[in-house]
Amino acid sequence: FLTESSVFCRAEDVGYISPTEVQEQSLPVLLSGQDCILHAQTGSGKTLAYLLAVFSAIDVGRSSVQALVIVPTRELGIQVTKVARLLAAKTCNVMALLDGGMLTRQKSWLKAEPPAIIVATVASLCQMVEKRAFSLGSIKILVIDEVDFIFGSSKQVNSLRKILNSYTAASSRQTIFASASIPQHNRFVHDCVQHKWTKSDVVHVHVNPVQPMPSHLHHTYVICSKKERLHVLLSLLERDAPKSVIIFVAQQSEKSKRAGNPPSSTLVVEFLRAEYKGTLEVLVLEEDMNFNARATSFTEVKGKGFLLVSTDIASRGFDLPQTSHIYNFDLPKTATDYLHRAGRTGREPFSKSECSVTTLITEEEHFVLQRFQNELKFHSQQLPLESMFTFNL
Ligand SMILES: Nc1ncnc2c1ncn2[C@@H]1O[C@H](COP(=O)(O)OP(=O)(O)OP(=O)(O)O)[C@@H](O)[C@H]1O
Repeated sequence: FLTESSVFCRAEDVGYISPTEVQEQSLPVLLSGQDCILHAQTGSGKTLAYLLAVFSAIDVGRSSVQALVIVPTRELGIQVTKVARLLAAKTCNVMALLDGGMLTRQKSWLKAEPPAIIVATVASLCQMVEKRAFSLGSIKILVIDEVDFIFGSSKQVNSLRKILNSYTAASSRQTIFASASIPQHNRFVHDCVQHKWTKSDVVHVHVNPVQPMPSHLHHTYVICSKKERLHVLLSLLERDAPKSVIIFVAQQSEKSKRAGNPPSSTLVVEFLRAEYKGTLEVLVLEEDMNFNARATSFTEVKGKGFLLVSTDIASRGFDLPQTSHIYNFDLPKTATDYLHRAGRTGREPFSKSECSVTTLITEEEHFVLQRFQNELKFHSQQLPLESMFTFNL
């Protein structure tokens, strides 16, 4: 087992010198082995907090699967696996069981040499458990990241319940749930105990409960017609000269697909590839892409300036700290979606530099944005439409 101090040394070796607020508040609970609901702003450092708990719970000398980290998407899984491998520094194996992965090959690896830590998407994990590729009998710690998203996903929730209640039992493991948004959190804590997802003494670590939105984000909006949106977006990019950008678009509805319309992502990408004269590379990421194309976009986005056009698939957990600007080309569906999209910027914990989030809305959508502002307690400043067109017309 790693002692508490060796867990911290390992974090320091990787470059995490002082703890963030959520780490400071949660680590005493997490390292004591108690169940915990880790509830803190986007970009606040929840991943390192729960991974340190994982490393303190497992016995690196044992050849069995002892820790499971469940994530909602393949991309988030790749990211978490990378941090876990850095912390592991070859003392133990970390395996990623993710949608779109090579599960057949991984099945034999699992049998031959069970890794101490598995980072998995719900579907891939269940597939492996059902194929009896490995046993969950030695699980000591279970982490569910973006827990509200997985519980809210009709595709994932039933399998998640199996993982929580049938494959493993709360009484014999430490359970950690993490997210920046846990709607009706008191109810959720109650449900955790009631449904035996956690033990009854689960601790809710809630950092900044009165301010869910990170304070160094600057929010603006432009009211324009749907026809003007692409040109407004281009003007904003010219005006802001961002370092790296995520442009969020809505996922195409089935009705729009049937009508043969192009999705927002295609409209934006084609327009920018033709009109944008800046240096950032235009990339796209959306659920409907095959996993190889998704992997290419995700890899290309790392390490250089990018202009990523994405559906909400990039809104949960994506950690690209160089992202300076977020544009909501399509209004998010809910306040929670706004919070997670906005949280893809301003992710350097000790930096005070202001990052910006700009939303393009029609006159009719204005009240929806106001609702998000009231719910998430942030202020958004209007940018006059006239000021946009001095740039590119
Ligand atoms: N103690 C630390 N010192 C310096 N940087 C840190 C520290 N802890 C975390 N970070 C960095 O902060 C960034 C955000 O951390 P992380 O991805 O864990 O946020 P999060 O709370 O999980 O956010 P989200 O809710 O959006 O998923 C990462 O780039 C991470 O490397």
